[in-house]
Parts: sequence; C-alpha cells; structure tokens
Amino acid sequence: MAVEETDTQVIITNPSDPNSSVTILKYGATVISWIYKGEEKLWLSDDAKLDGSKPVRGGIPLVFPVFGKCKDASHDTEPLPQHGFARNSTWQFLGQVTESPCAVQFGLGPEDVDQELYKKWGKGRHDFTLVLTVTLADDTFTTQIEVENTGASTFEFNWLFHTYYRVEDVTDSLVTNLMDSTCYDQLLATTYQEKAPMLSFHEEFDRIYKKVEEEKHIQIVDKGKVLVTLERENLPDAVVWNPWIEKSKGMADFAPKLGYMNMLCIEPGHVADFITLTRGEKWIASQKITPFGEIRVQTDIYSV
Ligand SMILES: O=P(O)(O)OC[C@H]1O[C@H](O)[C@H](O)[C@@H](O)[C@@H]1O
Repeated sequence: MAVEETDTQVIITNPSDPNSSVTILKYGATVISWIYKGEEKLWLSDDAKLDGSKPVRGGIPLVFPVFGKCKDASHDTEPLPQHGFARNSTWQFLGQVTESPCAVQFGLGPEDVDQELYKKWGKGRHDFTLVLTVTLADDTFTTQIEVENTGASTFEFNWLFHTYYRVEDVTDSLVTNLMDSTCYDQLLATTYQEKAPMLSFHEEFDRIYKKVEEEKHIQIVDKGKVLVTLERENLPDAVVWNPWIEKSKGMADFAPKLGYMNMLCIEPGHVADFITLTRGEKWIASQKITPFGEIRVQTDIYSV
C-alpha cells in the first residue's frame, strides 16, 4: 500500500521504489523522515518529542502565522509564541489526492488549534484554512501549502518550511546561489549584501536571505557532490541555520550533542515581510527538493 495511516502518522511509500518513503506526523503535519533509495535525507534529533508535547526538533516543522517572535507590539501576531501555532497543532489527515506521483493532504483550521493559543492571534477573529500537500515522486519530494482566508477580517502572516537536512559533516557542506542576496544576520543584527559565492559553516549561523530570485536553485554541495537542489515557488526568503555548539547544548530536545555537525537547515519562506490576505483570498507556495543535481552557479551577473 502506498499510503498507510496510523493514529499518529501517515507513511507514503513510492509504489515504484519500496526503499523511498516519507513519514508525516499528524502533530504539526511535520514531515519527520524522507528516505530516498534507502537513505535518510532529513535530520531528526534523537530526543525530538513526537508525542505532541512540543514542536518536533528536526524534519520539516511548519511555521505559521509568524516567523520567530514578532517584536512589533502593535502587530496581531505579537502575542504568539516563536514560530506561531501550526507546528504545535494536530492537523487533520484529508487523505490521498493522487496516486502517481503519490500525494496526500493535511488540513488545519482554527478549531484544530489550542484555543488559548489561537486567541492570541488577532484576538481570535481570523478564520483560515491551511492545506498542506506532500508529494513523493520518483526523484523529487514536494511540500506545498495553501493558505485561505475564510473569514471576514484581513490578516497578515509569515510562512516557512523549517527544513532540517542531514549532512555527513557540516564543515564539508557548502550552500550555493545566495550570492548577491540581501542578508539579515540574526546573530549580528545587521543587514548586508552576501558576497560569498558559497556559504560554509564553522560556527553558529543564523541568517535570513531576502528576496532570492525564484530562478535560483539553492543547493547543498558536499565535496563536489550535490546533496540537495531546492526549487521554490512563492517563497522569496531563505533562512539558513546551524545552532553549533552552545546553542544546541541549550536545547533540551537536541541530541546527540554533536548532532549540529550532521544537520543544516535551509528554510524557504516568506518571512522578511508579511503576506496580506483579504476575505476569500488564497495564497499558495511550495518547495521542491531533488536529492542530487549538477552544480549550477547562478549569480545576478551570469548563470551557468
Ligand atoms: O528552537 P526553535 O523555536 O525551533 O527555532 C529554531 C531556529 O529557527 C530558525 O532557524 C531561526 O532563524 C533561529 O533563530 C531559531 O533558533
């Protein structure tokens, strides 16, 4: 069977390759595993809580309606906790939508969110439907989100796929095609133009790359081999994160303690500013991940 549902999760197996599968936890509709040809591609902490007691440390947590902690006291999302409420709500499994490639959907509405938490967003007046579609094709894995404003009040939100990739050694990993983008370094609290043709990782890293052109495919390259080619639709910003030693030590659910060496987050989103949806409007975005590729150098000046 290509799609198997248990009480807590949904597993999709590629009918043409039993060694390729995706596991999605209903809690947070969090993808917790993507195995391609027998190899796990996502990083999941050994101490990640999968029982709904806190957001999952690893896989692909979903960030909505706010990225980080909103610092603008007058904004609707300000009372919400870091990264909002989608990653810590249990989504409804809506079923399989296509057979080939195999795709499943999950839905979230205000009724699925802890009411105390939900009321922190615009005093509970925003009505919305989120539909997540997870598609496992032979050589690609796609997560797509549709946000619909089903209420009377206009709302503003951020979206982000907080994707944790598994890498063999992060000090050997390079990330391409963010050169020339405007970057906000969250650790230094400064904005500058990225000049490095490839990013490398030797210390804590937490940056938001803004308005990265859709034609640019962000890649993770390890010793000349492309581990990930990432295509984005409607997700102009990309957060790149590695907590390194001290920060990961401070996270109770982060294990093993040297795990930061084996992970790298590339998080496509719309976080540099808010998306506005008026009554009845819909917004759709997706990330498509290919676990290989040719190295492509795409700068603002030339593209190879
Ligand atoms: O610990 P969490 O709430 O899951 O956040 C984990 C990380 O998410 C993003 O990558 C942010 O840029 C980081 O600043 C944050 O530390």
